[in-house]
Amino acid sequence: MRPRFRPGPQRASRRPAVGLAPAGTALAFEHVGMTFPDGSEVLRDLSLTVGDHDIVALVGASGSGKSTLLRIAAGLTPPTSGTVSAGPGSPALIFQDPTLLPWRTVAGNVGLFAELDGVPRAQRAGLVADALALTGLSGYEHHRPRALSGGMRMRVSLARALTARPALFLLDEPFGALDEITRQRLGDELVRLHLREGFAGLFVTHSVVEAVALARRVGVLSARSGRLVAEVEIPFDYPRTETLRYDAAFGRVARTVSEALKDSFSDRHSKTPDHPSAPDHPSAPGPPGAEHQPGSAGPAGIDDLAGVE
Ligand SMILES: Nc1ncnc2c1ncn2[C@@H]1O[C@H](COP(=O)(O)OP(=O)(O)OP(=O)(O)O)[C@@H](O)[C@H]1O
Repeated sequence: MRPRFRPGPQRASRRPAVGLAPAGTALAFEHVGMTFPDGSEVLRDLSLTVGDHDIVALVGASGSGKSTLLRIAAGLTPPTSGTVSAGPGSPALIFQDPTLLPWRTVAGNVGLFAELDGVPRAQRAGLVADALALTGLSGYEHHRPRALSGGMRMRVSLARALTARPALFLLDEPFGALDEITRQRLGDELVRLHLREGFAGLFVTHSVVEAVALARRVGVLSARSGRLVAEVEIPFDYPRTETLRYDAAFGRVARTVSEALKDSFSDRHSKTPDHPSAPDHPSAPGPPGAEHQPGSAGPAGIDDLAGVE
């Protein structure tokens, strides 16, 4: 017999460490620091704002604290200094692993959060149908996750999040496990959804190209000192075309981000000796180009949903 669902920490508690952001701001970190009990300082004096209807990408070396920052934004981990505030409502959390329930159909998975929130069946059906249509999944309602490709599973994860109409998406390398073409396609679809639904997003990625293609602004985290060492404005209007990635102007901006990332490995504010891990980011072609300056219920995680039918 499967264990019954009991709300776990990811859904049970509201975000006591997250204050209410002023109008026009979806998410704001002010002087945030994070030092774990073992003494490791992962983030230091980090300030970053994501406006309503803004998509900000975060790049940084492995271990630079990107996921920790998302966890702080979600209220899952309180910062040890500074403050974090967000707009009203719960953010949607999207991970590389779509965390679907294998015994449920696509429609059953997409409707899960609405079901747990007690939304009546008829209303839920409408929400599910809308979310399936938005993510190109109409016609797949009765499929099980095992019958879907990785890209389609990720669409299911996005569709499930959309049923809650979140004002803020927190995305942790959501497309990192997908092939390049699927990854590009889903990234472009995410932007289309963002433009249509109006949500804001904080998007963690290891790909400079993906960050520049999707975001309005890219933040670069220091490899060693946990600081935000650069914010690069991305000067391309939405909607962006698929071929933008091949433009010389795109290459110039991507190169600016890549160089900031490279510099982040030698951040002179570092308190520790050389970071042991090597950069695992693609660099981009072209000369420097863009501006470059430092600068309800819990969130929708379902790690604890085994047993939901
Ligand atoms: N609970 C914890 N206690 C101590 N250290 C932790 C804890 N959680 C994370 N860390 C450390 O914090 C650092 C940052 O981790 P985090 O996962 O935020 O990095 P990241 O930038 O997302 O890395 P990656 O790109 O590899 O996913 C790592 O060195 C990690 O070992």
